[in-house]
Amino acid sequence: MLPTAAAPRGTRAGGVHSYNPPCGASRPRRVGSILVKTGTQDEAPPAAATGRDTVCTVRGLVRTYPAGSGARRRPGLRRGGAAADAAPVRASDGIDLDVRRGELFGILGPNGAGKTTLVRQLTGLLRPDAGRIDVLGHDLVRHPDRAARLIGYLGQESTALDELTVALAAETTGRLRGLDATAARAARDAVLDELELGPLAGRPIKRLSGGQRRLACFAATLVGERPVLVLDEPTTGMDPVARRAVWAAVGRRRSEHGTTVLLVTHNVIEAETVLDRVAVLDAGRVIACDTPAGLRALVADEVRLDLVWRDEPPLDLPAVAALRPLADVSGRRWTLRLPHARARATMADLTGGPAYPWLDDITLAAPSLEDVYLALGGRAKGLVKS
Ligand SMILES: Nc1ncnc2c1ncn2[C@@H]1O[C@H](COP(=O)(O)OP(=O)(O)OP(=O)(O)O)[C@@H](O)[C@H]1O
Repeated sequence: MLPTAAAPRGTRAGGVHSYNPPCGASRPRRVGSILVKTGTQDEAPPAAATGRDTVCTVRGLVRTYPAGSGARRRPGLRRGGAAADAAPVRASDGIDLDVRRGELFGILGPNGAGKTTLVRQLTGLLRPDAGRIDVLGHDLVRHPDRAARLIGYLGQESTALDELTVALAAETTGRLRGLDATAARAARDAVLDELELGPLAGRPIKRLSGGQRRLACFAATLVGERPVLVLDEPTTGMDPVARRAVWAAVGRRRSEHGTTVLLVTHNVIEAETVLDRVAVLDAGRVIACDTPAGLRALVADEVRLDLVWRDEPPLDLPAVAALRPLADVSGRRWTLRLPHARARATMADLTGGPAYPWLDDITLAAPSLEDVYLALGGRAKGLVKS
């Protein structure tokens, strides 16, 4: 079976460029040959003067971890991965963001891009070295204690709740957020019901599977409604049913309460599916910010051609040898990013010529946010795809 996807139509793009825009300004800019759009708020005013529709404003955020301050992480290493810790790490390198009321706003980037560092500053858990954070009119750099009243935060790790049962974790969160006992129990029951967690209500969180634990912690985050939710990879480890339950719950809060959601992810498929806008982070900098469709339009004159060889590719065939220098090779898979006409011609050559029997699969696909990330100069390979 040789699946193909419709090739995208669009505008001029291509090449490798790096860029650090204010995520909120909208005037298109030309970066090399790429015309970059960054949202729709022309010339966003400074934090103190942002309009009522801006819920969260970040300006010039800088955070450097000093040398020897902890487990330094490189792309591909999870937290705690051992690596040399000899140099300081500038994990936020002058970040500007504007997030609007009711938006589902994504922060996308590979491992080590600085996503968690950014949201820990937004939630008052980590102090920036410089810069401003304004959430609903509150200066969270001066008053980090106010973040808990404004933001429901689901971090990557859930150790604080691990000893509690699912029900008690939800109820305790409600109490900590100021609900009285009756209201906390009612909110607990409603959210466990909504996420179909009833059967697990009496189980300690630490005895659940990874996906169940994530869903239980997400449930606790929802109790005692907060106007802003910050969710750091909420669906990691979840099966499709649980993922759908999470997105349905998020959608209900947005439509019923106008909740604003910041989602950290390195899952490009999820980003393209659920987000209104996305800031692409690389090495502590925002390298692009727009709607997923707007970002994909930056590379719309290219398509991705994926070839999977049955065995060793037949490099003695001139058509195959010519492609080799252009390919990103991962095992038996070659990924090529080509202009439309060249991609179509290559496809015809390969499927109609002597290379065909060597091919296991050939796919022509519209560019994804991963292609945008690479085209904009993203240095790490391997934004997660599913
Ligand atoms: N406590 C720490 N001490 C020193 N360096 C750190 C610390 N925490 C993170 N870093 C470094 O800061 C950079 C950004 O890390 P961060 O955890 O914010 O990235 P991330 O985008 O959330 O990555 P992931 O997708 O793996 O969660 C990385 O280079 C990392 O090694």
